Amino acid sequence: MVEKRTPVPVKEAIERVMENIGKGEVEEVSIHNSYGRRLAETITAAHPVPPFDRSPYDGFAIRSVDSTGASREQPVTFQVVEEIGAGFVSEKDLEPFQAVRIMTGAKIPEQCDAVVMLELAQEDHDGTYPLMTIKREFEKNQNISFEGEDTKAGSELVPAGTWIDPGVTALLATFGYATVKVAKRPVVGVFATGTELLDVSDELEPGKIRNSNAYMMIAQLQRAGAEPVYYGKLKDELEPCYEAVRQAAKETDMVITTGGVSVGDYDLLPDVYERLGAEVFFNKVAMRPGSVTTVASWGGTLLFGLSGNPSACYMGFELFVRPVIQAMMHSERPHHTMVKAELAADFSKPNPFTRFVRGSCRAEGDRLYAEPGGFNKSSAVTSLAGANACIVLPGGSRGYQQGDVVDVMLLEDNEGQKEPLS
Ligand SMILES: Nc1nc2c(c(=O)[nH]1)N[C@H]1C(S)=C(S)[C@@H](COP(=O)(O)OP(=O)(O)OC[C@H]3O[C@@H](n4cnc5c(N)ncnc54)[C@H](O)[C@@H]3O)O[C@H]1N2
Ligand code: MOO
Ligand SMILES: [Mg+2]
Repeated sequence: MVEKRTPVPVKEAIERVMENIGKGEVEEVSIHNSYGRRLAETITAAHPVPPFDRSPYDGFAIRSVDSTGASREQPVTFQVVEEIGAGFVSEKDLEPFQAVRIMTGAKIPEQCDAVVMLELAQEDHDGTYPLMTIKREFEKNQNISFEGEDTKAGSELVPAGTWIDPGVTALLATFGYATVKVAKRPVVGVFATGTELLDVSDELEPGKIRNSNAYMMIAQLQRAGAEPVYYGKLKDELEPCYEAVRQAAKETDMVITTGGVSVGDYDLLPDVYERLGAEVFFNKVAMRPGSVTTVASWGGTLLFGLSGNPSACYMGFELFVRPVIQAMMHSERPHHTMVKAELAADFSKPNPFTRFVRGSCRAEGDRLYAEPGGFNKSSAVTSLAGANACIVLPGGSRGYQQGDVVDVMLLEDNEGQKEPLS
C-alpha cells in the first residue's frame, strides 16, 4: 500500500520551517567583499555628512552683507584674496569686500556665508589682486551645502540585516568601515539523486538525462547569498544515500537534495530520514509544483528534500530554502516580496492546490503584467530560464482569466517581506 500523505497549506509549511531556525554567526569582511552580504550591525552616522559647510559650486565665497544693494546699476566689486580647491581650508582673515575663489566641495571660509557662482561674477584685475564684480545681492546662507544636511551625527541609517547594495557600500566608506560585520553565508550541501542522471559533459544515453537541478540549485544558492558545497550525484541506493546525507549534514548548516522524495520504489529520501531518526516537519505541501517537498531536521541541521522535477525543485527552493538562508543571514524580511499584477494569460482550469507559475513580471505604461514563462508542468525546465517572478494562484474551485489581478512573487528582489505570500 502506498503511504498516504497529508498536504499542509503552503504558508503553514513555510512557518513550520521558519520556527526551527536561528540567526547565523557573524564575521568581519573587508569593504571590498561586502557587496551582496547582509549587515550584522546597524550603520549609524559617526559624524555629520557633510562634515563641514562646503561650497556646492565653483565660484566665490563672500560675506553676504557686502553684497547689500548690489544691482545692475550699482555693481559691487570684491578683491579676490585667496583661492581654495576641495581639500583645502582658507587661512585668510577677510576684510569687507574681499572674497575667496572657491571650488565645489571646499570648506566655506570662516567669515563667509554665501557663494557666488562663477557664471554670475565678472572677473578683472587691479594689478595686485584679481577682482570680481556682482550685479545682484546674495542672501546669507545662499549656495551653501551645510554640515549635516545629508545626515546628522548619531542618525541610524541602515539597520542590521540589510542587504549590502552599492549605496550601503558608499555609506560604509563614508564612515570609515574598512571592514564590516556581516552575517556568515550559510553553508549548504547539495546532492542530486537519481540513477538516471548524467554529468553535464556526458553524451545522452537511452533512458538517461543530464543532471540540471544541481547546477540550478547552486545558482539559486548563490543568488540567495549562501555558500553551496556540491557533493555530487547519488544513485537511487539506500546505503550510499544515507551515508552521504549523514556525513554532509555534519559538515554543513543545511543539506538540500533533489529527487527521490515521492512515493516511488526508488524514492529513498523518506527512508534516509527514517533511518537517521530525523524529525520530518511535512512531506506533502498543498502546492503545485512541489507538492512532494519534504523538510526535516536532524542534529540541528535542516534537510530539504526537494522534488526531482525541475520546476518543482526550483519552487521548493524559493519558498522554503531561500527564506531560511535570508533569516540565518539576519534578514528581518526573509520572504520574497509580493506585488499585484495583471495576469497575461488564462488559467481557466481550477486546481485544489495553490499554483506557482514561473514567469516574468514586467511594467508597461502604468501597469504591471505577470507573464507565464511557457510550458507549465512540474517537469518543465525551459520555462525557468529568465524567470524573475512567480505567479501565485490560490487553489479552489475557480480558474483565472487574463486581466485578473493576481499575487506575484518577485524572485530577484532583495528587500523581502516579513510574512510569506501575502
Ligand atoms: N504515484 C505517485 N507518483 C508521483 C507522485 C504522487 O503523488 N504519486 N507525485 C508526483 C509529483 S507531484 C512529483 S513532483 C514527482 C516527484 O518525484 P521525486 O521528487 O521523487 O523525484 P524523482 O522521482 O527522483 O524524479 C522526478 C523527475 O525529475 C527528474 N529529475 C530528477 N533529478 C533530476 C535532476 N537532478 N535534474 C533534472 N531532472 C531530474 C527525474 O528524471 C524524473 O523525471 O513525483 C510524481 N510521482
Ligand atoms: O510535487 Mo509535484 O511538483 O506537485 O508536481
Ligand atoms: Mg520519484
